[in-house]
Amino acid sequence: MPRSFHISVPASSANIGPGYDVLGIGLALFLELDVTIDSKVASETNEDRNNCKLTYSEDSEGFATVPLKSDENLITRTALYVLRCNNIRSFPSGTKVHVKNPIPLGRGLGSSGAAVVAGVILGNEVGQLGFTKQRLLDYCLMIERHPDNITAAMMGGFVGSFLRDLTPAEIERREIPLSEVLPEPSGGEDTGLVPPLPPTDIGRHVKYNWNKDIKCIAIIPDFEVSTADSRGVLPQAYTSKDLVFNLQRLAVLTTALTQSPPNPDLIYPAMQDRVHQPYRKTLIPGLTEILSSVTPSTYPGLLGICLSGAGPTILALAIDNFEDIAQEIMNRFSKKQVTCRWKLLDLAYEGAQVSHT
Ligand SMILES: Nc1ncnc2c1ncn2[C@@H]1O[C@H](COP(=O)(O)OP(=O)(O)O)[C@@H](O)[C@H]1O
Ligand SMILES: N[C@@H](CCOP(=O)(O)O)C(=O)O
Repeated sequence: MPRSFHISVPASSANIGPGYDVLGIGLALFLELDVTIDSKVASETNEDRNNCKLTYSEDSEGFATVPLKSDENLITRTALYVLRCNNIRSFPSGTKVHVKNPIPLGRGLGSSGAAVVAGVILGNEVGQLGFTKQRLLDYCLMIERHPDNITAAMMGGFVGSFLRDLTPAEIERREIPLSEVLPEPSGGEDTGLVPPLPPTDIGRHVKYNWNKDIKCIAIIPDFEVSTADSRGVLPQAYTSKDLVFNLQRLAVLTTALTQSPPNPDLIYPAMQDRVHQPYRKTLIPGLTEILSSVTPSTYPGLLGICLSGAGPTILALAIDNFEDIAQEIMNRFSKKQVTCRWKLLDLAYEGAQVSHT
């Protein structure tokens, strides 16, 4: 009996200033997968060694560059990881996955988080494994190892998350190099090895309220910064002064963003950060001055501004004056020879969804 279903996963913006690796918001910009499984069309899908014919819509971000072999593409490679952990070696014959991706790659809007969440859900659905979202998060966290984007994409809304203390054996399992977790792209034979199963209940999260008047302005430069590179420029240790600076702001920000009316005098300073943004300026031309270029007094309606995820996108939270705020930031970037586009986005309150058709 042919089966078909649809998966949608939101983009996300992580950190929101002081909440490095902790805070995230799901954004209403959705990675979408249309999946059909029909053994009668197996001949069309068995060109791929794992029985999966993968296509992207032409208007997808990354259309020209993303790999289409199932053991090279992040979405299907992740799905294969979930399947193989559960003793299923490949997709059912006749699997077709069509992807529409409006999330810009490598810009700090959680494209890889969304791809990993979509891949884990894809594995769960094709393998009919019946995992809860909480267990699916464990699988995601074996691949993208910071919980902020993954949790926001899976659960939606405004979330805070952490990883529970793991036992030494669990730590060893979770720290296995990614190359040994995800199936290695190769032309060779499947080795039959079962990849490491994720420890249970790794991620803990809470969903905060969000004042729905607050909109997200994403100013997206036309260059990529890989999250790995952007984490690579961060120090190994911090002063207690800088940590206390962030902790104080984090504690205030999570409630300040729920209040009505939102208070810019509280939110703007509470979105300052000393843990990641100052170090990332080496990768993003003009970052420090861009972050101070708009304030609630110069642009009424603005609430706060920060780097989105690992950058280079800038996230401004506002209730008004969206176009002027975006234009000012784009002008600042253009002085550094960087062109940008911008999007006005609401939160994605529900997170990842599957619908059977
Ligand atoms: N929809 C997608 N399909 C395939 N690969 C993707 C997709 N989205 C993201 N990726 C992979 O993730 C990389 C970007 O990840 P990363 O550096 O973490 O940036 P981001 O901030 O966008 O998450 C891309 O270069 C690509 O390899
Ligand atoms: N906390 C992470 C978030 C990375 O987000 P992304 O959208 O850039 O993948 C970090 O700041 O490194």
